[in-house]
Amino acid sequence: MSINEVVIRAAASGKLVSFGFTDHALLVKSTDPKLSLEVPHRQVLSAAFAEGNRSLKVSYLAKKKKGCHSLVNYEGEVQDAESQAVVEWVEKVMDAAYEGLGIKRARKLKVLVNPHGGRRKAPIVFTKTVEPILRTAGCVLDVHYTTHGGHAYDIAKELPLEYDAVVTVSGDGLVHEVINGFAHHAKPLLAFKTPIAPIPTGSGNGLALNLLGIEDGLDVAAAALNIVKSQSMKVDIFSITQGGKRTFSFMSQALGLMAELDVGTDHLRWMGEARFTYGLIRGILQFKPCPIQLSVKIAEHDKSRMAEALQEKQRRDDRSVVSAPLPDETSEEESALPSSSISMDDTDGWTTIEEPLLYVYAGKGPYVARDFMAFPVSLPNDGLIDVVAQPASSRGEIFKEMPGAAKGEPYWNVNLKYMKAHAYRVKPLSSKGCLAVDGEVFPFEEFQVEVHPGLATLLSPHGFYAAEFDVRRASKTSANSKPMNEH
Ligand SMILES: Nc1ncnc2c1ncn2[C@@H]1O[C@H](COP(=O)(O)OP(=O)(O)OP(=O)(O)O)[C@@H](O)[C@H]1O
Repeated sequence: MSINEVVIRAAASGKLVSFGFTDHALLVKSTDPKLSLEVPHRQVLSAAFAEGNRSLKVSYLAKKKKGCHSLVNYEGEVQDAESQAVVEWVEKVMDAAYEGLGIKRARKLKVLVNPHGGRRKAPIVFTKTVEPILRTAGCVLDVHYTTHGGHAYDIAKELPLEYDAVVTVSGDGLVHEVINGFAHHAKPLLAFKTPIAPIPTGSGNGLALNLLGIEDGLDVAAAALNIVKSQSMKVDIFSITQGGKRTFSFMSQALGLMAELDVGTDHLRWMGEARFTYGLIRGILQFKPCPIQLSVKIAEHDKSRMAEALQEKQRRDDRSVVSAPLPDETSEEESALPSSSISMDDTDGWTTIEEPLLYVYAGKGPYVARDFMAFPVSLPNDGLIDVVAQPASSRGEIFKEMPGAAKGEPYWNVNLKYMKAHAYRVKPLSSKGCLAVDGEVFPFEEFQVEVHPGLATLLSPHGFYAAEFDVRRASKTSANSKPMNEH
């Protein structure tokens, strides 16, 4: 006879706890201490019954008052139910928690922990919080602690194509290494089908914020749940060609003020993300123009239209999610990396911006840090890169924009040029300057960036970026950039 509810006497407290089941949640109730909780199936990690001693163990993630998730385990002897009925109940719960959500149980994961990232807490965060969640969910872990810069690149380059995901316990720098390792893999296209999922223990953690949103973006337990329960999302990545050398970038390229506030504050890693605010204020006070010529192959520069496209995409819930956990074998031809499709001397459809600029910031994914939504209308796989160019107007104007930066409000500043582009190129006009790619220092030399649509794969709970951008402001303001001083 099938049952809908199982009652146990919890071994830890000696109290009775009941577990009910609905289409969308597990119901957890006890009278002492008083508890009544609906746990969505997505948050249920495991249910297991040992027939020998009639012990039932149920584990899930609960959101605490402080806002973070934490692992909850209940274990105890089943009261008044036939063992066979409990076995069936457990299978019903597990089915709803995994197959019912389109998720494979017991994912096989390659985990890369960077002891050097951010405030150097990655090893403790991994062993104390993340590993127990992954193991409770039955994941099979293959864990490496990176010992030097470039270690994650080497591991990704040689990665056997048998993992359901690569987990980076670090900041965005390790993701950059994994992406470039995949690009140099013997079968790069297949390697790129392995999803990457971050556990935010770096300084900026832009990728985790984009996938999980502002509320959960820095919650390492929520990031662990993303690894257990999310589906794949295809994302565009970029290649940056500089002096004949090609590097891949997944998040951003920064020049001028935006580069200096990042790589120029590397020695202040101990400050956590506050180092970016310090770098920004210092940069605004110095107000050094960025000595470059910027040329862009523009796809769109109307801010209202870009905001509408974002709204439309999210309203349709047009998921870029594909349920493709493991790469399959494809032909040799398909395994080659896309070659550069735009030559360095192509001039067709390019616009050159002549105004003096304070910074250029280009990339994908709304957040670059918790307090800076740099690319609010970015979409994961529109095949375009968002390019922002800030004219060297006045210190006051930039300071005025600071409070709204976490919500992407500088987007609406008429002086700020915001373009969606197929490609762009930069020519330095001086030997002194600063270029940062995904937060790493690059030579300040001529380069070109192009987009590779949907090449990489991430794990995402939503299938689109989780940032909330107030697109309604489009109707209240004169939304477009000022006419470009261009040729
Ligand atoms: N054991 C190690 N010792 C020194 N450096 C390491 C080690 N392992 C990895 N690295 C390097 O640490 C750098 C910083 O890592 P990462 O960028 O992920 O963290 P972060 O910079 O603190 O965070 P964010 O990029 O979000 O600001 C990477 O460039 C990586 O190459």
